[in-house]
Amino acid sequence: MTSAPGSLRPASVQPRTLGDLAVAVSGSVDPADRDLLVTGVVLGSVDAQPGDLFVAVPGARSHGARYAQAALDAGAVAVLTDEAGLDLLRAEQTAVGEPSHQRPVPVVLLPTGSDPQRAAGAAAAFFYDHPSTALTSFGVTGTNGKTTTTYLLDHLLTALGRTVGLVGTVETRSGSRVLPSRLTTPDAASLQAVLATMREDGVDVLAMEVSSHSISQRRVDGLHFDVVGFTNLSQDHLDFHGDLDRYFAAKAELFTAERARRGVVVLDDEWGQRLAATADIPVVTLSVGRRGTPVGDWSVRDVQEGPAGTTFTVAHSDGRSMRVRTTLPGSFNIANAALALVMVVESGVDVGTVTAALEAAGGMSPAVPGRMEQVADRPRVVVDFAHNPDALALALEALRPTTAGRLVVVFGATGERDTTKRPVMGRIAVEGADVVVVTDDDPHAEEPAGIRTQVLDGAREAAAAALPGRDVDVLEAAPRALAIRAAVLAADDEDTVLVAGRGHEVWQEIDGVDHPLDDRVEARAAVADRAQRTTKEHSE
Ligand SMILES: CC(=O)N[C@H]1[C@@H](OP(=O)(O)OP(=O)(O)OC[C@H]2O[C@@H](n3ccc(=O)[nH]c3=O)[C@H](O)[C@@H]2O)O[C@H](CO)[C@@H](O)[C@@H]1O[C@H](C)C(=O)N[C@@H](C)C(=O)N[C@H](CCC(=O)O)C(=O)O
Ligand SMILES: Nc1ncnc2c1ncn2[C@@H]1O[C@H](COP(=O)(O)OP(=O)(O)OP(=O)(O)O)[C@@H](O)[C@H]1O
Repeated sequence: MTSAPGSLRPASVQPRTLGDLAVAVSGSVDPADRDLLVTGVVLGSVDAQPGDLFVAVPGARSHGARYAQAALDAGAVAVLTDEAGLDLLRAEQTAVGEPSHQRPVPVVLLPTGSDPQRAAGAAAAFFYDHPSTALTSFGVTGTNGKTTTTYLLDHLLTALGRTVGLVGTVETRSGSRVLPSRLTTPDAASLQAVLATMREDGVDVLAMEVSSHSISQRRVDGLHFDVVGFTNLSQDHLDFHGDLDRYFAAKAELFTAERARRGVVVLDDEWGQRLAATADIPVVTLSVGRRGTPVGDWSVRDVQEGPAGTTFTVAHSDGRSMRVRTTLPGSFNIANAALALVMVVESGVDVGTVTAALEAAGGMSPAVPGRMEQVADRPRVVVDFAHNPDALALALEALRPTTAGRLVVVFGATGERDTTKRPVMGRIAVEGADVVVVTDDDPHAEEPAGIRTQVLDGAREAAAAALPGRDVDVLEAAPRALAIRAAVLAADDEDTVLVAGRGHEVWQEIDGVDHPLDDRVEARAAVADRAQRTTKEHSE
């Protein structure tokens, strides 16, 4: 998890009265407070600024009203809440012994029976005057590929001369303003502020990742996407959603008239096929050819691997087609690139214009931080974000054909998240690599050794069951920096070391404390150290 400060806000805003904000959420306000002006809307107390309206609604762990005092201390001037929140606020004021002559904090009260989760999006969209309407908006969802596809959209739309704003796991970008992200999809109030910042910066198109959590938690309320895209669905986040059906249902909600105008669905897994059959907005389908899937409206053909990358054709059944090139490795990146292309075409750009723009831009090869990012070449070290079974399998599969020596993988599993994927990832690592180094990811408050044991159980079981002649070394090493170092130092020049799971992340959270850790930095340092040792050995 990235530890990042603040969030993007527009430099100039139109203050709004509490009375008008109350109308926007169908709430009520004391007549004496109706004309109070607020200059921002915020959902997290840590982001509160002077003049803000603090939205205090219940979450999974606590009620936001518990943090109202912190928001007020930071300068918030009013609180929007439900009845439970009002009770908490009043109880707190009594507990701290507010003098009876002091007026209670101004409150916008949500109507009884309303869904408090809707409040932040509705209030912030109204406050910033519905900034999404100034943008053409692309939203990407799916278990894997969201970040990569939004970078591909960004690259393609920029090549088409558009001014692109980006929202996703790695960063939030509006014009020259860039902030590392805390979440893949920010909370509803922060998101509306980001969109208003984009409007102020002259951004005219949005490329955005939409996580399943964000759909369930209504973080994307107040936004109506022009085109949404679905990459794939596989096991992840079961700690939050419970089972795959519910995980799918959360993603499928993006493909409804409330959230989007039209959609593009990759058909390469059963979930994409199910989504295409059930979506209630116009949807076009795309097949890439993984696992013998049905042919979609659009399909990928004539894939040619070469030293300068992969060239392929994305063709429609009506005869339209685009021939493009990418240097991003792995078959999954053909799917991501094809999805970005079709989403742009479905937004109304014709294929000739797209092809010409890409020719001028030299193809579809954006740098995507921490996604199959090669940080050294002897041994080749690749840092990737694969942190679930499907992504890990595909990342290893992508590297195998170009690895002359052994394929080494260093990875761990996240604490306090989906525990069922741990042994599965251990097994997948053994199936795809020759050396498996199990280490730590973000343990959070869980005991790291216990997490490693669960991954190792799956790995050792698979190693024991491996076909004769296929010897896979399964090792345990921690902390993570040491595991990366050990793997790199033990590698031969022709080996590939895949460091998977954390990609661009620069903090490791252990028991509530963020420790600086960047896999790319650790890997480069280890490679430099290894080179020095080799030189020394040769000179002795
Ligand atoms: C499980 C989950 O998604 N939780 C998110 C959710 O928290 P919650 O419902 O538990 O809220 P809570 O902690 O009970 O707090 C209740 C209210 O008090 C407020 N509060 C809370 C604490 C505080 O100090 N001050 C404060 O104002 C919160 O803003 C919230 O409105 O709402 C919070 C406010 O928006 C989020 O910060 C929080 O993200 C947590 C930190 C998180 O780790 N989320 C991850 C799992 C997540 O959302 N991941 C997806 C990507 C998944 C993927 O595809 O890989 C993402 O979009 O990033
Ligand atoms: N289309 C795809 N199908 C399967 N795996 C993919 C795909 N695209 C990328 N991957 C793998 O998944 C990892 C994560 O990719 P990416 O960051 O683009 O996805 P994401 O959906 O944004 O992930 P997250 O939501 O966890 O941030 C990559 O590092 C790569 O290993």
